[in-house]
This record gives sequence, C-alpha cells and structure tokens, in this order.
Amino acid sequence: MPIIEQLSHTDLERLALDRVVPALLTHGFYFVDGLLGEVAGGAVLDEVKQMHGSGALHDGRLAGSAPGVHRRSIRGDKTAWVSGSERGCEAIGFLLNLIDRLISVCAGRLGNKVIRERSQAMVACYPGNGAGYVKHVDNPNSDGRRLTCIYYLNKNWNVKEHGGVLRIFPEGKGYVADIKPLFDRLLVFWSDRRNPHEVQPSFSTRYAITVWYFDSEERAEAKRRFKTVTAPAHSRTAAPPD
Ligand SMILES: COc1ccc2cc(-c3cnc(C(=O)NCC(=O)O)c(O)c3)ccc2c1
Ligand SMILES: [Mn+2]
Repeated sequence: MPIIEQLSHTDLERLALDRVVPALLTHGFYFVDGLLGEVAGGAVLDEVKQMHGSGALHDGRLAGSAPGVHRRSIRGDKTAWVSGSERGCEAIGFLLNLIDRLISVCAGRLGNKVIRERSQAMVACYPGNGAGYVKHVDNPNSDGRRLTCIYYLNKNWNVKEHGGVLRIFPEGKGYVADIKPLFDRLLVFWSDRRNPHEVQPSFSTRYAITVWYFDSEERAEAKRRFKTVTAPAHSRTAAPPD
C-alpha cells in the first residue's frame, strides 16, 4: 500500500515550533490529532494488529516490583519491541521516522538538554479485560528518558464504554489531563516526575506505540551508575532498550 506522506517538513517544523515546544514548556504535555492521516495511520494499525494476531505481544515487564505483588494488578498490557526496520513494520518505521523528525526540531528549543537518541518502539496492547496501568512516573530516577511519545491507534473509541483514558496529573498544577487513546493521535510529555500518569481500566482492545527520547548525558550517567552499582536484579531501575 503506498504510504502517502501527510506532513511536509514545513508542516512538521510549524507543528514543533508553534505547538509542541510552547505546550511542553508551559503545560509539560501536548497531543496532536491526524498525524499520519487515514491511509498511513491505517497501515500502522494493520501492522500492529498483525503482530497481535501472530502472538508477538507478550506480558509487559515491570521495572522492579515488590515480591508477591501480582504484575497484572499494576500493569496489564502486552508489548513487543521493534526498531521499525523489521519486515512487516514498514509503516511503523515511517511513523518512527516522522516522530524523530518532529522531536529533532523540538530538541534544540527545549532548554539545554541534548536529546539525540531514543529507545526502540514499544508496541503495546491493553487487551480490554479491564486491565490498565496504575499511576506511575516513566522516569522517576534519572534513567535518561526525557520525553515520552505515545501514538494511539484506536478507531471508534468510546470512553464511556471502553474506558482506557490516559490521565496525567501534572505536578504542581491544579488539574488533571484526560487523554483519549484515539486513532492517529500523538501525545508527547516529559517522562520525569513532572507527569505522573495512569492508564484507566480498558474494556476494548487498546493499541499504542511508545518511544522514549533520551537526554544523552543523563542516559550515559545512568548507564555508568547501573554498571557500577551491582543492585539486586529486582530493584534495578528499568529503562526500555535503546
Ligand atoms: C523492564 O523494562 C521495561 C521497559 C519498558 C517499560 C514500559 C512501561 C510502560 C510505561 N508507561 C506506560 C503508559 O503510561 N502507557 C500510557 C498509555 O498507553 O496511554 C506503558 O504502557 C508502559 C513500564 C515498564 C517498563 C519496563
Ligand atoms: Mn507511563
């Protein structure tokens, strides 16, 4: 299927400079709808459905959980990690390239941090059995993750029926932000303690693709710390694969 480029580079620059950067600097998060358009977004969705149908998604892991606490009670998604260059991930690769270009335009204007690298993409499915993800911070302990980017893939999502809202509790703000996991929506937010968030129980299959962008210095320092401190396995701070 031909992938029609929806956003010219100028559009991407305008989106980054006029929308994403100002929102990150004031509210700490931003979402945009219609990122890829129906055709390219639909191609990404087809690839994710194919992965799910072929059994490529497995129970998501936890950074470090207290013994005896049942993982599913904390995090109920199934995930797979892709680079986007795998066979059957061409549309996902196109999406990741577009998000890379968007974030690289933003990076120079987000303060003195150097955002130059990112994690692999985490393809996630909340199966719709009421599972969600309890309130958490993606990067509570300076593991290098600076920005979380989540691309949602859910058509005809009805929150009253399906739940699955991502609720962000912006630190120090008097409000919460309820983000519906709608098809072709991209959400960007600071990964650290500024943005505790939860995935509310989902009652329909809920697909998303997440990438984390690293602050190179914080990431390098975290790797040094990780190597030198022989922390017991269960207590280690987890971070997605590079
Ligand atoms: C041990 O290695 C790892 C590697 C990656 C990990 C990723 C998550 C994670 C974090 N946040 C969310 C989330 O907030 N989703 C919001 C939404 O879908 O709207 C999510 O689905 C998954 C948790 C633990 C991990 C451990
Ligand atoms: Mn999270």
